[in-house]
Amino acid sequence: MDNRKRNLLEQETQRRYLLLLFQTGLKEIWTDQYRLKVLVLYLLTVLLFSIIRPWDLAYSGPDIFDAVSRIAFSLCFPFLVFGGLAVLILWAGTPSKAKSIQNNLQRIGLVNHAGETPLLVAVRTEESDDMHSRMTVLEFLACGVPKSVWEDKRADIETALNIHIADIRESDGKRRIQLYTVPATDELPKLLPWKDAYLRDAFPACKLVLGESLLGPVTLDLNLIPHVLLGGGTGSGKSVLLKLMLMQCLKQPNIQVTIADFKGGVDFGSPWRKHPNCKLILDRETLLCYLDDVTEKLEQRKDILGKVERRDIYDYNRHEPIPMDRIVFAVDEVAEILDKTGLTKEEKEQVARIENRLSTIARQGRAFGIHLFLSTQRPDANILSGQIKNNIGYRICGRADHVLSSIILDNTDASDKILHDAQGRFLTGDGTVFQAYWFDDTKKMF
Ligand SMILES: Nc1ncnc2c1ncn2[C@@H]1O[C@H](COP(=O)(O)OP(=O)(O)OP(=O)(O)O)[C@@H](O)[C@H]1O
Repeated sequence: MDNRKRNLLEQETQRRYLLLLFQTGLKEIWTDQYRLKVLVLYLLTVLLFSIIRPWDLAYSGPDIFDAVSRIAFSLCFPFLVFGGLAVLILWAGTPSKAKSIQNNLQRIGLVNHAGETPLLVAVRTEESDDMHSRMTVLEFLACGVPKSVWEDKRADIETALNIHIADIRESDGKRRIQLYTVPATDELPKLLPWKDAYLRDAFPACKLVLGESLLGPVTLDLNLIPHVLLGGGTGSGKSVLLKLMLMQCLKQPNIQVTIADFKGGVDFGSPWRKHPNCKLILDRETLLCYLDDVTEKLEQRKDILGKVERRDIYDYNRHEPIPMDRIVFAVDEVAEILDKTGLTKEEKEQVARIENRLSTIARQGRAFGIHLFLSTQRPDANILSGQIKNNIGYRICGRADHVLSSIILDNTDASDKILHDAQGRFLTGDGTVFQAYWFDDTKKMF
């Protein structure tokens, strides 16, 4: 692009930017007390000047030049007043530190093809719904820099602006980018003990509360997100997170939980075993019978919902007198039930059938209230078939290497973003880092 074209583009962008600042300034003046006071002060000064007319006092002689100067000044006065007003409105619409923020973005090369940096148009503070956190939202005119580039340069932006970016969102089509930020000094806590009060909005929506990100609580609505794939290296905290989700399911009415644990169920002690809605499966034959039973239920539910013309279990339970139970099947190491290495031909056939049933549930379970919570620490892409994995929309990965992160999230982000010694720290598929609530399942839970 030649210089003339670049200059024209820059001028056009600047014109658009000034217009936007002007519009924002008009809004800000009516909403912000401080700016409104400055405007009132300015108008009072103008009024005072137009009454006192100091130029008349200054030029009191009969000289013809004095008379001309006086007339010229009187004529210019309205223009000066309007000029001043325009500057004041632009000042009101210009976010503080806009220039230095843009310079910093320029330094790290966040520019479009014409070399222009995105333009900061607004800075506002936002509180999350539950008042857990306070965010500063920086809103930019994207100037053709797509969201993916902002995401790629996230770490650079954080360093350049000395902030943590909790989220990057688009608005106004793709024309604006909003950075949800907190100061770089704010960190997620290393330990967040679970409180039963967090469950207050859970029923009947079937919401699970997993932990907290810099944006506030991270929740999971089973009506929208039916299945979860959870990964993380050994000691990353995935068993605690899986149990946290199951414990919340068991605290809600009408959720039946079944856990497959071929290690003899040692990880699930008496609080789990004694719960009337929780069942442990310890071997392959029982698991297969259970999954056959669940897939049969799925077909029955199809008929029932069809007959009463209900969209899904949520719709059914809200309108029909007797609600249907939700069914959650969980496994802490999916390789335990799906790995075929070293098995006999007959056992391999059983595993294939288990895989087949899981894939049916993953595909069709949502509407009928049948859910999968699968967890793994094995960095082996062959364990979980594409059929199952592709139908699990919600993926969470804790501390992991490149391979495991790629298996769970389809990218290596968990290995970059979750520190190697982090416990209970997870990354979701949409890029949210959160600290999971910690709880002790050896104590009384229910
Ligand atoms: N949410 C959390 N907050 C703080 N610490 C946690 C959290 N979850 C787990 N931890 C710590 O990490 C340790 C390991 O957790 P957990 O057993 O869940 O890991 P894991 O990923 O399942 O590992 P493994 O598969 O080897 O059992 C726990 O004993 C606990 O000390």
